[in-house]
Amino acid sequence: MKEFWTSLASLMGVFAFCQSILHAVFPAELRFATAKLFNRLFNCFSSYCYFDITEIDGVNTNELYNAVQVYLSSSASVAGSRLSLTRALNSSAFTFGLSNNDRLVDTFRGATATWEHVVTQRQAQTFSWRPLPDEKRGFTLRIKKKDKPLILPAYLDHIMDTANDIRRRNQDRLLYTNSRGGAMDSRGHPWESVPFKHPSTFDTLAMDPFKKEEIMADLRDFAEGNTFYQKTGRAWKRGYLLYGPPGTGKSSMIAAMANYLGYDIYDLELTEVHTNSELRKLLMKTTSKSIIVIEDIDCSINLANRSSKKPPSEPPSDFRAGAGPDDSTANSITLSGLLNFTDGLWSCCGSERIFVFTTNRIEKLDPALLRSGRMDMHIFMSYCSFPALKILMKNYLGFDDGELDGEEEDGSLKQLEEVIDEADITPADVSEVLIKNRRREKREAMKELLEVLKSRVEKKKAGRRSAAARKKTLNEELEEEEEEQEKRALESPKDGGEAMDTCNGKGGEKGEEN
Ligand SMILES: Nc1ncnc2c1ncn2[C@@H]1O[C@H](COP(=O)(O)OP(=O)(O)OP(=O)(O)O)[C@@H](O)[C@H]1O
Ligand SMILES: [Mg+2]
Repeated sequence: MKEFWTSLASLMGVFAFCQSILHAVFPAELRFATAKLFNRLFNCFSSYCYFDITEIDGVNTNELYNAVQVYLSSSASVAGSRLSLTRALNSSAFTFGLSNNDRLVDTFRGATATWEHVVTQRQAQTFSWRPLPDEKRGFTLRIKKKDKPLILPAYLDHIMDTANDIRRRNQDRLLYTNSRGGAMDSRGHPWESVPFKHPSTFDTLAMDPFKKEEIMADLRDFAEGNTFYQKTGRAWKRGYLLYGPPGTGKSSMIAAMANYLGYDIYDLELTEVHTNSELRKLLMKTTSKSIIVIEDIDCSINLANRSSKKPPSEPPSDFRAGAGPDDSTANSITLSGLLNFTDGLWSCCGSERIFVFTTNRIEKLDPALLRSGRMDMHIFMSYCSFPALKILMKNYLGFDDGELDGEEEDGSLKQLEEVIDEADITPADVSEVLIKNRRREKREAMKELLEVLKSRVEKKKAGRRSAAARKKTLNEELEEEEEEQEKRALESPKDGGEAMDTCNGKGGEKGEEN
């Protein structure tokens, strides 16, 4: 045994000596070229081919890398022996992953695919317009050369589809924000994400059931409309404008849409974006199957800037894609930038995307923003109607359908129906009353709500009365003043006439004539 170790040590010594000779005799370029040549020869004679799927592809994040990670996480949990295990903050699911430089074997249509997770340290920070991460990550796929035409690109499609399914099944929607403005992190993401856990659904959303059904059907049509959009040559996107007073459920509707379709939400804070090109970059970094939201659009951007710059006869230059005068200043985001964002060629850089804008004051928006194709559906979120009220009572007080549709002894439901429209109360305000009274007996809570509604109606009536009274007093005062003026004019007709003439500029002429 001792002899074995001695000979091994001397062998290694010889090897090290040869290596140092090689280094001394051959320059680095030659060594590199030789290694490349060997590599080529090896590839020629090898029966395998290799695909590198890097995390960052040039400047963009490689969507396939993320998909492979999710895809392998499902099989890794079963087959892997050494796995990385992660759980994102507030996430409900654990994610298994291949540890650094570990391998996993997968099969597809009878062919074997070997995946390796390759993580290497970045040597030195090469010149880049943004800092790159310290590690280079990627997957290497190894398949037999003969299997290549058999499984590619179907295998990759299968990976993308499975990854999307897994994401949807995990029910982990993501809510992205651009709190850093348009600046990117080291992995090239301008968006920060948190798991999206909003419990609002179309079941809990209080609004007219017919309108709700119409919106749901529209969303379904959209999500299943891949072939339709392809056939008609339209970009696969749709715009919804939600408008109405504060507290009528616009944000809740967006959450319900995301939960219904299983889409992620990109909550775009427009005030954090400084230029149109930043806006475009943000758009490029959104993924398919997502809802891009701009809340309170009227407050986010000066929407009047477009038409006010040019005389009406001249077409406003902001109409031209990305070539408005404000674009050239490059320091502000303009309406044209926003229109391009939703409707320009860049808006089609992904597919299956929904744009949702919300506003409290639709009349302040530029008509160009509202036209079909940009905002295909305008949804008015109104004050609480009776059908909406019934949904809220089910949500908060635990009523079921039968209880609210059948006969009732005390008639409070009927009374609620009579006053609700006149009360002009938002679902948010109704919710508040119901939350406060949710521990009481259902009928008691209803009565309390009825009292609140009645007192609002009374207040409104009183307000109307006092406004009418104020108007009356104002009219009376005006009339009195007019009478007073007439009286004064009658008392001194000559003075008044001269004064009038002077005002009209005729007094001087008269004087000259005389
Ligand atoms: N239509 C609705 N259905 C169910 N709940 C609602 C509805 N409208 C409001 N609410 C309740 O009121 C709260 C505020 O609603 P939400 O934020 O959706 O209103 P909004 O219209 O977006 O208001 P704002 O214009 O101020 O942003 C929600 O948390 C929700 O509980
Ligand atoms: Mg809102």
